[in-house]
Amino acid sequence: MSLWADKYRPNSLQKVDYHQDQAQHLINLVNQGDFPHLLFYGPNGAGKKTRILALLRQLYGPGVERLRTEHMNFMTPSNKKFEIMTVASNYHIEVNASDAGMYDRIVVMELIKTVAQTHQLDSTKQRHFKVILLTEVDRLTKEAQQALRRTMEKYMATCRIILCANSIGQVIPAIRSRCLAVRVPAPTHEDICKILKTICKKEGLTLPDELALIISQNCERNLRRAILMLEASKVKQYPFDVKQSVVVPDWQLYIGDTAKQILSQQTPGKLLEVRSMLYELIVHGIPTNVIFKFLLKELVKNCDISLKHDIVEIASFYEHSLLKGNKTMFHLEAFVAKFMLLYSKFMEESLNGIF
Ligand SMILES: Nc1ncnc2c1ncn2[C@@H]1O[C@H](COP(=O)(O)OP(=O)(O)OP(=O)(O)O)[C@@H](O)[C@H]1O
Repeated sequence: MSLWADKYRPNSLQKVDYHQDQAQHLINLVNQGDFPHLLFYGPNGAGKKTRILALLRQLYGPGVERLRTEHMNFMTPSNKKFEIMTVASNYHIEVNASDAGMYDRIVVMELIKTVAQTHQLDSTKQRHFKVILLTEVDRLTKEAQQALRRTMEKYMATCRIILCANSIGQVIPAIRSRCLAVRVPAPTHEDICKILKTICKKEGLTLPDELALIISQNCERNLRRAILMLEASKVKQYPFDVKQSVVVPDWQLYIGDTAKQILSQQTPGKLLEVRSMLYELIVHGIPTNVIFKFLLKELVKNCDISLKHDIVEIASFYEHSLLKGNKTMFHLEAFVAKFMLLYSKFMEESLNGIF
C-alpha cells in the first residue's frame, strides 16, 4: 500500500492539476522532437520531480517507468573506491551527485561520460539521445558545476541533461546559460485545497473546505507535506471535523522544543544541550536549511518586536554562510550562539529598565 503522495502523483503532463499552461509548453517542447538541456527549479514539494518524470514519459512512453536501482563505482584521486546509487530505466538515469560530497566532480564527469558512451537505446524508439537527470544540482560544489558545464557541451550529441534544484542562485551562471530554465512555483492555497479535495473524493472521503484550508496554511505550500498531513489526519480521526487539530510532523515539534530550550536559558551549557538536539535532527535526515527555517520561525514568534529586526539580520548572515560552507552544523550553532547573546542582552536591558 503506497502513501497518497505517491499514489496520486500524476504520471503524465496531461494529468497535472496545476501550472497547466506550463505543462502544455513542456508537451509542445517534446513534440518538437528535440530539446535543450533543462533546469527545473522551485521550492520543495512544488512538483518539479513530478513534471520531470511526466516529461520523460511523454518523451519515451511508459517504458521509462520500469526502473531499476544500480550502484555505480567510482575512484577517488587517491585510488579509493566509492559507490553511488542511481535509478535508471532503459532511457534515462537519475543521480544525486552531491551524495558523493567532495568527490561530486568525479561523479559528474565519469557518469556523463560513461552514460553517453555506453548506454544503449532501444533502436525502435525515435529519440537519438538519452536523458541524465541530476537532482539537487544547487548542492554541488563549484568544481563539480564547472565540470558539468564542460561535460554537458561535449556530449550534447548523445545525451540531454535535466537538472533539478531548489535555488537557482546556487547554480553557476555558465550552467544556467546553457539550459532552458523551467521555474516551478509552489502551488497556491487554492491549488492545494483542490488537490486535497480530489484525493479525498477518489478515496471516497468527505473533506470540509475549512479543514482543507487549515492543512494548506500549515504546509508551507509544500504539496507533498499537505498530502502527508491529510493522510495522517485521516488516520487520526475520520469523519473529519473542522475543529480537529492537523497532524504536525514529529521533527517540526522537535524544532519547536529546541527553540523553547534556546529561549529558556542562554548559557554555554544550554548551547551544548541545543547542539545535541540539532544533531538529533540532522541524523534523522532533516536538511539543515529546513531546520534553520523552522527554528528561526519559532524563535522570532517568541521575540519582542524590537528584537525581530536584529534576529532576522543575523539569520540572513548565517543562512548565507550555511549555503556556502561545508560543515553546516558550525553555522547552525553559530547562529544559535549569536541569538542567545542578543536575546540575553535584550532581557537584561529590559529588566534594568523595570527596576
Ligand atoms: N500536478 C500535481 N497534481 C497533484 N499532485 C501533485 C502534482 N504535482 C505534484 N504532486 C504531488 O506533490 C508531491 C510533491 O511533488 P514533487 O515530488 O514533484 O515535488 P518536488 O518539487 O520535486 O519536491 P522536492 O524538491 O522536495 O523533491 C508529489 O508526491 C505528488 O504527489
